[in-house]
Amino acid sequence: MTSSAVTSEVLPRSRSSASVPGEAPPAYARTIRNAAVRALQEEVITYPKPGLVSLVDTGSHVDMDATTFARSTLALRHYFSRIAVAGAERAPFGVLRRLGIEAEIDMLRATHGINTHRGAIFNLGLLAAAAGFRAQHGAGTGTDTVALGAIVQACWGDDLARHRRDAASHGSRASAMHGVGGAKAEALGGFPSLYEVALPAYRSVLAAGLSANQARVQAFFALLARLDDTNLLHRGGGAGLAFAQTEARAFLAAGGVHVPAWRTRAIALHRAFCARRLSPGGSADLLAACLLVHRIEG
Ligand SMILES: CC(C)(COP(=O)(O)OP(=O)(O)OC[C@H]1O[C@@H](n2cnc3c(N)ncnc32)[C@H](O[C@H]2O[C@H](COP(=O)(O)OP(=O)(O)OP(=O)(O)O)[C@@H](O)[C@H]2O)[C@@H]1O)[C@@H](O)C(=O)NCCC(=O)NCCS
Ligand SMILES: Nc1ncnc2[nH]cnc12
Repeated sequence: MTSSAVTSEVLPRSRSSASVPGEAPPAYARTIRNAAVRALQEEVITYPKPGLVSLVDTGSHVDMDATTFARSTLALRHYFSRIAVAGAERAPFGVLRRLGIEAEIDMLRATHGINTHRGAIFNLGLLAAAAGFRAQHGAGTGTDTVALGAIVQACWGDDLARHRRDAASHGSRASAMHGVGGAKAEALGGFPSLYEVALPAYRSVLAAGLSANQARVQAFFALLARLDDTNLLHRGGGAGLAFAQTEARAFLAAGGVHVPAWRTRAIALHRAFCARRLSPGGSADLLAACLLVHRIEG
């Protein structure tokens, strides 16, 4: 994880009705905040997640552990209620972007410069904004059953399409070099990997009566098998992404978490990813996003 100096420019805090110091956010924003925090916490404790940090070990990372993620998640809690209120107020993307940049500063301050959740700030932030919009405008307009991903597209899709990422970022460079869309494309598409892949996998394992961890592991492998994860491309190039996707597909084809040997197989893959320094951080974020959406959409 590259250390990045905390941005020296201290942005004046965005002010929406929920971010006035001392004022508690409205109940819907607290619900969304709690769901997002819980989703990030559950992602970290999920194990085995090939290459990634959990309570067991630090995966392919030497500069962060579960405590780093706990500090980062705590630092982001007010961001999620603020961006939920911004979504309820149908704020333009520029306001969401500013809240996201402020959240990145809070994250870096809490992690001493480690990039734990930059992608999650973006992915879960947009979904939290959509959840805020639905909470305030859903009833009566029929949008209280519309998928959060579709609300992201409808409310902020045009501006998101024009959103200029940092060309020097790992994700931008990986996207350009390998011709993949990355996090921005996933959001622009209404989070297809979440709705078409992760959520069905997660819900089917829960419906089978297996454990919550097994449901999260299955959803994670389903994402790993399909996602163009720019973290994998950044660290392992095309070969790294192909290895990860091939192994994930083989795990699922062998029965995934439904067979007794699932844990042994998943731990062996975790070790193989660590040996290659592969870290599918994008799949981890979308697992958290899946957990958020499941909690909000039911
Ligand atoms: C649009 C942004 C997400 C910026 O995206 P960009 O493409 O410019 O690239 P990155 O800054 O690299 O961020 C992309 C992160 O998104 C996650 N991700 C990767 N692939 C996908 C995908 N297909 N779909 C969804 N999400 C994806 C992933 O984030 C997680 O991994 C990061 C940790 O990775 P790691 O490799 O361990 O750490 P590094 O430091 O990168 O490398 P090492 O040195 O350790 O090897 C961590 O961020 C996780 O969250 C990608 O990293 C958006 O950030 C942006 O434009 N922000 C500006 C503010 C803004 O507009 N905010 C909007 C608020 S609503
Ligand atoms: N558990 C995790 N380990 C490493 N990178 C991550 N990015 C998001 N979640 C992560």
